[in-house]
Amino acid sequence: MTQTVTVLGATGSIGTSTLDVIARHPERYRVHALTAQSSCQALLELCRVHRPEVAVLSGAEDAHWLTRALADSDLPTRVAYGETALCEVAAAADIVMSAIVGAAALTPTLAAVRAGRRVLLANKEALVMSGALFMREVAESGAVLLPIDSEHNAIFQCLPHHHRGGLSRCGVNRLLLTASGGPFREWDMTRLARVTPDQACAHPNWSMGRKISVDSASLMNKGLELIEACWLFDATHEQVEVVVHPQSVIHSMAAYIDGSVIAQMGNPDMRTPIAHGLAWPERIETGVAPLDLFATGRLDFEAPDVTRFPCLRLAREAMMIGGTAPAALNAANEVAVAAFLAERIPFMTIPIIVERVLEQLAHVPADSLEHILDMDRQARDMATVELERRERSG
Ligand SMILES: NC(=O)C1=CN([C@@H]2O[C@H](COP(=O)(O)OP(=O)(O)OC[C@H]3O[C@@H](n4cnc5c(N)ncnc54)[C@H](OP(=O)(O)O)[C@@H]3O)[C@@H](O)[C@H]2O)C=CC1
Ligand SMILES: CC(=O)[C@@H](O)[C@H](O)COP(=O)(O)O
Ligand SMILES: [Mn+2]
Repeated sequence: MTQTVTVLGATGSIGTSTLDVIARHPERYRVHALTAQSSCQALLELCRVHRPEVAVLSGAEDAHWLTRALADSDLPTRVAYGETALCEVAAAADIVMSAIVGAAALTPTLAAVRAGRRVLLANKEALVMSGALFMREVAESGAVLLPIDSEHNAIFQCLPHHHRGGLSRCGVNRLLLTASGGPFREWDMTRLARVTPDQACAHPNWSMGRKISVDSASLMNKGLELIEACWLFDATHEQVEVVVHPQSVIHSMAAYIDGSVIAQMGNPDMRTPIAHGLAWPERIETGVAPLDLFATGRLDFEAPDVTRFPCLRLAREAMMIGGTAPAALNAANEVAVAAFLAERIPFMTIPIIVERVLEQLAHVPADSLEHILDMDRQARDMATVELERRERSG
């Protein structure tokens, strides 16, 4: 039977890879809705190819432009805009790909969870912000949550099917979360102080959106992923070890109490975890080239350096503080990364702003969405104040 799919963040890197996989299997999947923030032209092109029932944009003006453009092309897609519309399309399809970047994904992803859908979680910021609440909602609604972030999808594949309820119940004592080390893995502090946004976005192995690319370069991506792994697999932060593996061929590993270490490998192409999430527990073809181990040649491993890359340490500390601290970490990081991409602050100021915000805010239990969103706002305001203070003082 054909399943309907909503792609939240359809115009992005994950969104377009998802649509590539879906288009290979028209007998299995039909697109219900595609969403974007403001990329109207790109969304129009996707509507021409994938013919969704609904297209959603953030603003009214963009939505009016798209409505006219679709009518001119004789396309029947209905257009809507705003967060309520995002939540409606998230709740309405059998499968929902959560691929909006940042905290904006939280509310629509929770709408998909509450509707009990199959939720393919590429976005990591939502789970970092709301971990306990998010996982409780998954358990209560019966939603099927499948991790798409490559490392978490790899770990999911390395664990037994029935791993819910804690790692120790399935004989696992450690998760080995691999990190490429990013484009600056071997750079010293002097060079790190002068990096440009384009250098930070030139990831050695993956082609991704600009925000996650900067996070990879600062190792904040690995910090967010550490928190993500704790919630997805019911692990303590001590059970998650970050291993730098520059080739990004091993996507992560699970270590068992009998000494076995199971790894998931493949070329760095997000269509593999996306297809795994779409078809699980079945497997479908993706167009990803077979892994050529002779071309890969070698697999290297090293420990992360938290002196040059303090974001990883800050994320671990936020997880240890608990409550709303990860939401504050995420919000401050989003503000700082946007400022770096706009060339308002140097790369190494990102962790300084995040640390200031984490230190100054009083963290409370993250037991309601209200508390989490309130902390998100407070941390953004504080990060903005810190940013402006630094700009004024030159
Ligand atoms: N790219 C990758 O390989 C991986 C990504 N992820 C995670 O997946 C998520 C998406 O990443 P990626 O695809 O790289 O990001 P992109 O920047 O490429 O795409 C982001 C998508 O979200 C939309 N969007 C942005 N802001 C908003 C908003 N405020 N409201 C509604 N829609 C919005 C964008 O629309 P518009 O085009 O209009 O701006 C676009 O469709 C991130 O959370 C990332 O961490 C995880 C693992 C791998
Ligand atoms: C593809 C993916 O999952 C990214 O999150 C990737 O992990 C980024 O690479 P880093 O290991 O450099 O953060
Ligand atoms: Mn990842």
